[in-house]
Amino acid sequence: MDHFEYRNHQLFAEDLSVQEIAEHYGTPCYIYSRATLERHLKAYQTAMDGYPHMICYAVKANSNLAVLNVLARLGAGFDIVSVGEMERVLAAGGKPERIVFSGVGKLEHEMRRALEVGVHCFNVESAPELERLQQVAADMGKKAPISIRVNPDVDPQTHPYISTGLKENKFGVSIDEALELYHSAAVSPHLDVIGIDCHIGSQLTQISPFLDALERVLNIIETLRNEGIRLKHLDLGGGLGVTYNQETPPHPNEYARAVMERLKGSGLTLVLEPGRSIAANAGLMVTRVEYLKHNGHKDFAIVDAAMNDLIRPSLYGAWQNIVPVRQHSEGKEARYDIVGPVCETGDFIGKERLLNLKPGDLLAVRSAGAYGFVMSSNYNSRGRAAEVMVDGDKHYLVRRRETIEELFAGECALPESASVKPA
Ligand SMILES: Cc1ncc(COP(=O)(O)O)c(C=O)c1O
Ligand SMILES: N[C@@H](CCCC[NH3+])C(=O)O
Repeated sequence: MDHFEYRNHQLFAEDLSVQEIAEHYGTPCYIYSRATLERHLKAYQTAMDGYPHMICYAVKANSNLAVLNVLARLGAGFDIVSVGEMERVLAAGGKPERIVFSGVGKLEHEMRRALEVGVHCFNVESAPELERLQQVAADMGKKAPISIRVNPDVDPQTHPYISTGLKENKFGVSIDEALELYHSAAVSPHLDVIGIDCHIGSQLTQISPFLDALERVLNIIETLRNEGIRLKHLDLGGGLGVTYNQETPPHPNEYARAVMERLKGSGLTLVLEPGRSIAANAGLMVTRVEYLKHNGHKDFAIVDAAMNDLIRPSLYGAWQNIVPVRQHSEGKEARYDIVGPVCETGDFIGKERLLNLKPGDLLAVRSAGAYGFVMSSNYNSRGRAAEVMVDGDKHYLVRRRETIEELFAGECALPESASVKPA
C-alpha cells in the first residue's frame, strides 16, 4: 500500500489532503510520509531478522532532522559523508556507535570529531586518507576503527553520474591496493581493522551486480583470513533502486535475502547503506502552476518550483512522475513542458507531460523524498522550499521556507574604506 493515493480525485498524503497542506504552508514544498519511511526501513530490518546486521541509512539522500529522527527511533544506523551530516544524526537522536563514515575527502577536523564521538567505523578510500586517520588517532591517543572501501570494478548498469564501482570512478581502491592497505593497517597501533566496504552505484534495478561485487569482496575477506586478518563486518553500501517510471527493482526483502543466503555461516555482520530506497517514494514535491504559455509551437506550464528546488531532471535527465493534486472533471489534456522561473533552458521538472491544467493548479512531483531538497540551492536567489512531515492525520512543519533575509546571512558588501576612488 502506498501512503500517497487518490481519494475522490484528490491526492492524499496518509490521511491528509495534499491540497490543504500545500495551501497551509505555501509552495513549493516537500511533503514526507512518516508511515512510508517506517515501512521502507522495516522492510530491510524484517528481511534481516535473525542475521547480525546494521542498516545505516545514507543521510545524503534526505538529511532533514525529522526524517533522521523517525529512522533513529526505529534503531537505524547512519551512513554519513561529512561532519555536518554527523551532527545532524546526533541532533536527531542517532547513536554514534551506529554511524559509518564514508567519503573520499574526509578532513582532519572531521576525523577528530568522529573519533571524539566514537563512530562505528571509518570507510577509508585511499592510502593518504589511511595515513591521515592514523596520525589523527595517534595524536588523540585513540584507535580508529576502519574498513577499506574496495572498488570492485563491477558495472552497476545505471546512469554514469551515479555509478561508483568502476575503475574509472574516484571511489574506493582496487582489490590489490586494498590488500596492501589492510597489511599496513593491521600492524598500526592506532588503527583497528574491523570490516570491508563497497558501494557500486545508485538506482540499481537488478540484484546481479550486487552479487558480483559481493563475490569479489568475499574473495578479499578469504585472502585476508588466510593471512590472519579477520574482519567482523561486510558493508555492501546502498544503491537499491526505486520505481520512478516503469523500473521494477527488487524489493529490499528479496535483495537482503539473496545477500544473506550467500553470507550464511560466514560469521560476518552485514552492513547496508540504503538511501534512495528508504526516502525517495516517501516524499512529494508540490508546486503551483503560475502560468500556462503557448508559444505557437509548444505548451509550457510555468510552475513555482525550479531546478534549484529539484535538480534531478536537469542534472541527470531523470524522469519523475508529475501528477495533479486535484483531478479536473472537465477541460482537456495537452502536452506540457513543466518548467520553473529560473533563467536556464535546462530548468525543467518534466517534459512532454500529458496533463489537464489550469493556472493555479497544484502539481505533485512523485518520488522526490530522496536527492530532492538536499540537492536544492539558492540559485537565482531563490529561498529553499519548506519541508513538511505527515504522520497519520497530523502534519508538522519540519523546515520552514527560507526567508529573503536568510539568503543574505553571513554576506556583506565591501566596507566604505574599500570603495574605488574616481581617477
Ligand atoms: C557510500 C555510499 N553509500 C550509500 C549511498 C546511498 O545510495 P542509494 O541512495 O542509492 O541507496 C551512496 C550514494 O550513492 C554512497 O555513495
Ligand atoms: N544524487 C543522485 C544519487 C547520488 C548518489 C550518491 N552517491 C540522484 O539523485 O540520483
